[in-house]
Amino acid sequence: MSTLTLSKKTTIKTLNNIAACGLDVFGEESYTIDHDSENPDAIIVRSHNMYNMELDENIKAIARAGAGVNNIPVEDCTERGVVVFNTPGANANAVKEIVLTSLMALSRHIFSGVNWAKTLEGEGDRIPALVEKGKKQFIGKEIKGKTLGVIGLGSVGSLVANDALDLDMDVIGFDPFVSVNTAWNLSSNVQRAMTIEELFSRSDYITVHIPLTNDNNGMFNEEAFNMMKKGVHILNFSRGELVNEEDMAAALESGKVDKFVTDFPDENVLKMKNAIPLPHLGASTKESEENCAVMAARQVRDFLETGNIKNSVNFPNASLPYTGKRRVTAFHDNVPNMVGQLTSVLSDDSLNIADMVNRSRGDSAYTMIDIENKVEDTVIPDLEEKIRQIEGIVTVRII
Ligand SMILES: NC(=O)c1ccc[n+]([C@@H]2O[C@H](COP(=O)([O-])OP(=O)(O)OC[C@H]3O[C@@H](n4cnc5c(N)ncnc54)[C@H](O)[C@@H]3O)[C@@H](O)[C@H]2O)c1
Ligand SMILES: O=C(O)CC[C@@H](O)C(=O)O
Repeated sequence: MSTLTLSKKTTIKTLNNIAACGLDVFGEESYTIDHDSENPDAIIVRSHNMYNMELDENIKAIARAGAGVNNIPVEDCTERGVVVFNTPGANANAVKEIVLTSLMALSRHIFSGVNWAKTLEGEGDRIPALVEKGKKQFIGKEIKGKTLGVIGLGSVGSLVANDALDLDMDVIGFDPFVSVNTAWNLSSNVQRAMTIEELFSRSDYITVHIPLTNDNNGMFNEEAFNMMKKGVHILNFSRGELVNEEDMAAALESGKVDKFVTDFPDENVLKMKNAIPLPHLGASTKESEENCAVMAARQVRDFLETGNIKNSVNFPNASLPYTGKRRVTAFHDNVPNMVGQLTSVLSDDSLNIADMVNRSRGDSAYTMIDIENKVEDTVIPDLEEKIRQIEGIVTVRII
């Protein structure tokens, strides 16, 4: 349990390279950007593994400038009342473009063709003839008319599915938790697989766009490969851990899987026959890096300055128009009478409520209360302390 107070200059720590236009969102007057800070108010991160980091008590928010939050100890953050944000959809177009690029490049043996052509250096005038003779090794397949299976129809998967239709592919999608928003954006020509087994058995190409969880770790394994067509192509731009590497190596070796494009190389992947490793390039475009950085920074700034929460992965989203009145924000257990106890503390101090919001998510809840009366800075610590004494309160901040 801790009390949160926003100091005069708020410190934002960055892990990884965060686009400058995102950091500009904070402005120099009230914020310091410090890559080395040990007690920042908030952190903006991309893929840096935060599991081994000591998280200082002062941290109020962590924003992932990207989609996947498997590098952030989200459960621990929830227990400590640290809000974790991500930036849904901000890099989806970049990933869609690299998926479609890879799909065509692997079908036309672009990667191996380029590597082979480079071996001809020094052959001089013989090169044109060698090219014409050698090119038969790289006869490809067109993707038109082939079936693409898309696992996960969220921000990335839905874009890939829709655009693959425009490339004249048959598209089959599997997502048991698809959001209403996505469903609206998805072409009705994307066929719905009722089970993942159906998608595995029908697809010539499979691309996966789901968050890594304990439940899907290693889901591309021998059992899954056995259900697939011989010569299937698999693309993984989600997370390396979704693939059982031993089983993938065997499937590539036997030809069950023809090619495997992955954005997550490691020693095992680099040894695999017919694996095409990319250096985690999915979101690496100027546009995507800027979109993610700006969105992450805006969400963090809004939270620090108004308490409003948008796109959190561990706390309920909650928003109340900010009028400049004193605002009490509290993270607390999702148990009965928390709001009653909070309002009692305020009424004991003769403070009148102007507006209020209370939202819950699982075992946690978040309450924001705007106070009608003028509240001097000097009484804030005492008021915070009284609220902190309520059982079930995790963090309190009076803005
Ligand atoms: N390579 C990169 O640079 C890069 C960039 C962006 C995202 N990613 C990865 O891709 C993932 C997806 O990104 P997104 O922006 O589309 O996320 P998203 O949250 O918008 O979509 C994920 C979708 O997966 C669905 N889903 C979850 N579990 C599923 C399961 N077991 N089977 C089928 N569907 C399931 C969800 O219902 C949701 O619709 C991210 O979590 C991240 O790990 C990688
Ligand atoms: O930051 C990146 O370059 C990768 C981001 C990506 O893995 C994500 O999950 O959004």
